[in-house]
Amino acid sequence: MKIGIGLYRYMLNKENYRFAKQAGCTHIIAHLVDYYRGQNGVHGTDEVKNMGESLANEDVWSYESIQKLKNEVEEEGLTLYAIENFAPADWYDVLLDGPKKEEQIERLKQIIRNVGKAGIPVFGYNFSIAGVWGHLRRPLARGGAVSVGFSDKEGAKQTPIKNGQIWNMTYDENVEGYIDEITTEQLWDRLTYFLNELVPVAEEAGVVLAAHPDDPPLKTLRGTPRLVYQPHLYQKLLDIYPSKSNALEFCMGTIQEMTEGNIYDAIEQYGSQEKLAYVHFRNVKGKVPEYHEVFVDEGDIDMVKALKLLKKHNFDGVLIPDHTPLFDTENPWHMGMAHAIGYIKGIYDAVVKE
Ligand SMILES: O=C(O)[C@@H](O)[C@@H](O)[C@H](O)[C@H](O)CO
Repeated sequence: MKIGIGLYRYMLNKENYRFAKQAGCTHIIAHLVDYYRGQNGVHGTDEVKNMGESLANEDVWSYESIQKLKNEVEEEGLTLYAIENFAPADWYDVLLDGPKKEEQIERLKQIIRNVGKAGIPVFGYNFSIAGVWGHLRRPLARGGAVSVGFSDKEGAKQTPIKNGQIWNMTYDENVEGYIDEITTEQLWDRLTYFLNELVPVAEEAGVVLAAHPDDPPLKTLRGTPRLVYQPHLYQKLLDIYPSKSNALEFCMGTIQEMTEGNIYDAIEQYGSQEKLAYVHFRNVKGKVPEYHEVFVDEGDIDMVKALKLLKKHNFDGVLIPDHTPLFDTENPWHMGMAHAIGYIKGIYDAVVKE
């Protein structure tokens, strides 16, 4: 079991690699999709503001660019463990079953081959139409610290998704109208196509595909169906294509937000199958449709109990905070991450090293 940190594309620099190393991380999860550019680690989105513009066919996905990133991370004594998320502009018709589906699935295959050739073992993804949406920034963590959350009462109105937008990003501003209606069955069929096409390529490339659940974990969001909005639905995804390369980006916060099951049973169920590729080790208070993220040591999850279960099942992946409340200080994101990583290291030393 390793401790790491996720860095958005605008955070991928030597300063943050050195910060991660000094905080005690050994591994990096890199986001190459250019969302949240210029913001500060806790990002709200609503009917108007999404995660930003997504560009297609960027060079950042080439083998040479990925290998260069890996070399830069390794120069600071860290390991690049995973890339998290495809660019919506590169796979929108895979999600929408549109005319460019075949062309785009071939691009995803090449990206996975590039990641494998660079020796990066994991690729995280979120098979979602609406994406991670409706994150509300509120001062609800300890001491009034600002964090993200979701609220039917206070949050954004669930407006329909416009054409040219998907996964809470914009890939084409010049189209009118709204996306076609999609049934839950249709979306599961599209995920099946995605896995049937991509898992064999991932197996050959030595890459594990790791699925993130739907956050917020609602059955539908903005008029679109969701796939993994309860813990048991992760098993349906895994059973589509049983393979070492079909695994989970196990977001503890999102699973805790779910209204069925519990995080501990979920760790038992999927940890016992050795299906946890890496873990978003983060904590929340509440459940959909009313929850908010809190500091890792003050939420509804007993993180020590969760860590003991991960140890019980010999989890050998990476724990990352993913995101965390911001401190009311200079460098609010770094302070939040330093606190989270310090806590994780503390309980790790007490639980895992004993
Ligand atoms: O659920 C959340 O809020 C996060 O875990 C996601 O934003 C995560 O960063 C993934 O990249 C979403 O695909």
